Amino acid sequence: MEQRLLQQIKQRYGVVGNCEQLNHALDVCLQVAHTDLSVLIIGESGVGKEILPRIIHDNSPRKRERYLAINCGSIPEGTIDSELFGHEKGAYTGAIDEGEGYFGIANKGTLFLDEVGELPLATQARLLRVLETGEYIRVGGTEVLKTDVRIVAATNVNMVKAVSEGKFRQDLYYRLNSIPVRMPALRERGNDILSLFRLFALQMVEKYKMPRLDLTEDAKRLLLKYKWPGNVRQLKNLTEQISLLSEERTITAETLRRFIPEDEETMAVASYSTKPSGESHSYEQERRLLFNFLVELQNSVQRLNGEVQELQKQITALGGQPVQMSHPVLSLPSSIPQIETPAYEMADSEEIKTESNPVVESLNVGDNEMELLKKALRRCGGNRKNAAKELGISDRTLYRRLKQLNLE
Ligand SMILES: Nc1ncnc2c1ncn2[C@@H]1O[C@H](COP(=O)(O)OP(=O)(O)OP(=O)(O)O)[C@@H](O)[C@H]1O
Repeated sequence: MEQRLLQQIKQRYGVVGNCEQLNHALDVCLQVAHTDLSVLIIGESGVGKEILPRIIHDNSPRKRERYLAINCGSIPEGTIDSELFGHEKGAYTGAIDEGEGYFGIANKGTLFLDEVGELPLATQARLLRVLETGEYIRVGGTEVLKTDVRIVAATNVNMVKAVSEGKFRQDLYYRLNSIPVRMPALRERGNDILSLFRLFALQMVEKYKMPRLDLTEDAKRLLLKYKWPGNVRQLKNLTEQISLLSEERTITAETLRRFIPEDEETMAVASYSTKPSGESHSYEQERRLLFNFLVELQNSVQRLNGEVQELQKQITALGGQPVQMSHPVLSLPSSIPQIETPAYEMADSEEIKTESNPVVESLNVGDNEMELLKKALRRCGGNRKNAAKELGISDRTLYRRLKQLNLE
């Protein structure tokens, strides 16, 4: 591909970097854009996969038609078929009208299926059919409908492994993988890391009118050698944090170390993520969640006890007889008279409360859940897949909770 054209595309879409693997990925996308072939973009979370389907669509004969980007991982399993393929009126409780579905809406255009590896097997079967024949049936319907949609899919899971484990249909994988495009991890991009740092630092200058950040040589070396588990997304977050929180404007390796996890910790995160689920770490997370739940339960019981006592007082004041509780349902279970902070909570928590002030910490399950999600995301450099593993929950649950808590 002509260098000039490649540079034009990068400028138009704000893509920074010039390493060979990135150029190759862009090159392949531009070469196949004018065809109807399915493209499968693979790459770790946060490498910048999202821009490629847009580039493909805008450079294809479909560019004046609809472009829809769907995150398959964030749609609940119960509604995904209806969202993708539409539904008939009354197909399920709450389906008061018929719905068209993305395959109908995007007819003649391009559909970007992000996190395609998260699709349930039943949906995979429907998807295969529409890819092979252009035909689909709405949920609850019988009529065979036609559509002409170009599919670009993306995934950060190892699809070969997903196929071998029976989580992803082999025939669908081959069908989607007509043109594979690999987005390189940030740690493979050499000096692009520094260019991206400059880009994000400059964006902060424009956004908040702050003086620009500069890097010392040792800081540059650290950025180049760091493993970046959260890839470009992590670098962007890190640059924004440093821009806002650091008083120094010339950033040294020492300052950087305050913001990025130590190399050892990155390795630790990587090794957690390769553990099969159900090992001691997720067990620890379960204990953590259980602990929060028990604390909340204890709080509720105490609150209810207070309310009952208040009611008893009012009944007595009105001249009535206090109600005798036949079952001590509102007394605290003796097994959890006092819930202590578990040792693992103490170990890595900056929010440890002193003994003289043990109740400053919010005991609200919602607050604690939000903190846990944030902590896991921070620890995994924004990598949602690894964060979900750390939390011992599915990706889908994490996406849904992030959405519900406005933490996206
Ligand atoms: N080469 C690049 N130049 C400028 N910004 C980039 C580049 N690559 C990624 N980004 C930015 O990094 C962030 C993460 O990118 P994106 O959401 O596309 O990652 P992803 O690979 O789709 O991640 P996930 O698999 O988690 O969805 C975005 O804010 C994006 O704009």
